[in-house]
Amino acid sequence: MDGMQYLKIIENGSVVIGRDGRIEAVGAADSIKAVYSEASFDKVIDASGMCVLPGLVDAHTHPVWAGDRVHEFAMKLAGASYMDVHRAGGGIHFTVGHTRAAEVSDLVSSLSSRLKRMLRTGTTLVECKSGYGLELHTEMKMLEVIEEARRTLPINISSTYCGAHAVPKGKTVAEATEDILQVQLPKLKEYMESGAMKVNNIDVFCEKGVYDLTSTKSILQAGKEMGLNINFHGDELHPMNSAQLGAELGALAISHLEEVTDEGIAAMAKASTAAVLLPTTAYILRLPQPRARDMLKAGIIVALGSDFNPNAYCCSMPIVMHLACVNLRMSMSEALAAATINAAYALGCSRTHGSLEVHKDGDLLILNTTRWEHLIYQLGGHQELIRYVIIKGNIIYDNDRTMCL
Ligand SMILES: N=CN[C@@H](CCC(=O)O)C(=O)O
Ligand SMILES: [Zn+2]
Repeated sequence: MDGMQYLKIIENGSVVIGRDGRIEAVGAADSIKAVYSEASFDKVIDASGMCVLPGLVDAHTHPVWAGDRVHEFAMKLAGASYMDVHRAGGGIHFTVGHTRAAEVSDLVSSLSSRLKRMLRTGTTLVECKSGYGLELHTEMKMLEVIEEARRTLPINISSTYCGAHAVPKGKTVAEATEDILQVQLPKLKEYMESGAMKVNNIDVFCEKGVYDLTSTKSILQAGKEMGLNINFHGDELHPMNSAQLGAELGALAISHLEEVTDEGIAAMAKASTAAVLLPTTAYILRLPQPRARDMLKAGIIVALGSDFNPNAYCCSMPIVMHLACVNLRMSMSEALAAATINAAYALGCSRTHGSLEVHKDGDLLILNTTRWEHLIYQLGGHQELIRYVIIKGNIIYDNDRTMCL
């Protein structure tokens, strides 16, 4: 969209964050200084010669799992496709085996180090999916692990039930769908109603050989009736008409979309369904690149995600933005909007996150550079460029002192 080309940049600006963690003022330093001349602050950061950005929002990750898949990376480099590996019992199935067997404490500890890594790369709000259990016990275990991270880490989390990430071994699509509708979702509803769990979104991998359009529809509809936002994987490896289905169901977002059709793009634009594009996956799997330019032209709200998972091992939204610019042909302004305000929209959080505006959460980055574009331009340079990561007004990471994380 045109607006994504025009970021509002304030030269010599200041931001004031209140004790409630919300932004109280943002604007020219001179006028803020005048208004707050009598005020006392708990902490003042002199960001002269630096640059302040909204915290980054990662709209799609699978960060709870055990067992890496480095061996499959080698197979894929040698020519195996994602679905070749999946059909041979690897891929998601490999991770499901290890995650089912894993102790909660191990999953909490690996999730926590992954989320800290994301924080250090500037992510302050992240979507986290379940989906490596594919049965009641492990799906709930994964969601509880995400809840634990929410309780103990400062990073903001939007959580997603993704019990339909693959059809479990030994079950047909119909049997797996029935299990989700009759067993898993009712239990999840019970946990949500009792306050034991706060889940935000429902996801299905709508793909040939995984969940077809009919089963996807029934699962997403059931989730929506429970108050979950529809946010699912669609049109990744084959054109499935997932985009049209999502638009019809009022989906908040659809991810991947490498194979979306023109009709799908038009339907998503009309329904204000965000497209969460995942440049790391298209890059690693050598897929056709998602049609970001066509989507932007049609008026779709384009967001970005890292898709962190054992297939696409990348935690860094600055790298994702770089790939979005080079491979998806987005401008740097578009990529930043897609990794902040639009990603917040895809998670239903754009009223509180995604930009530096009064009343929003005081989540921001301070960069060791006067030009924000360096964060995208310097591939991998975020390690030195990000000086502070701040969430709700608290310094969570100080790169000079490597404090906290
Ligand atoms: N495509 C489906 N799900 C993930 C991959 C998960 C996995 O391979 O473990 C994705 O978004 O890329
Ligand atoms: Zn995914």
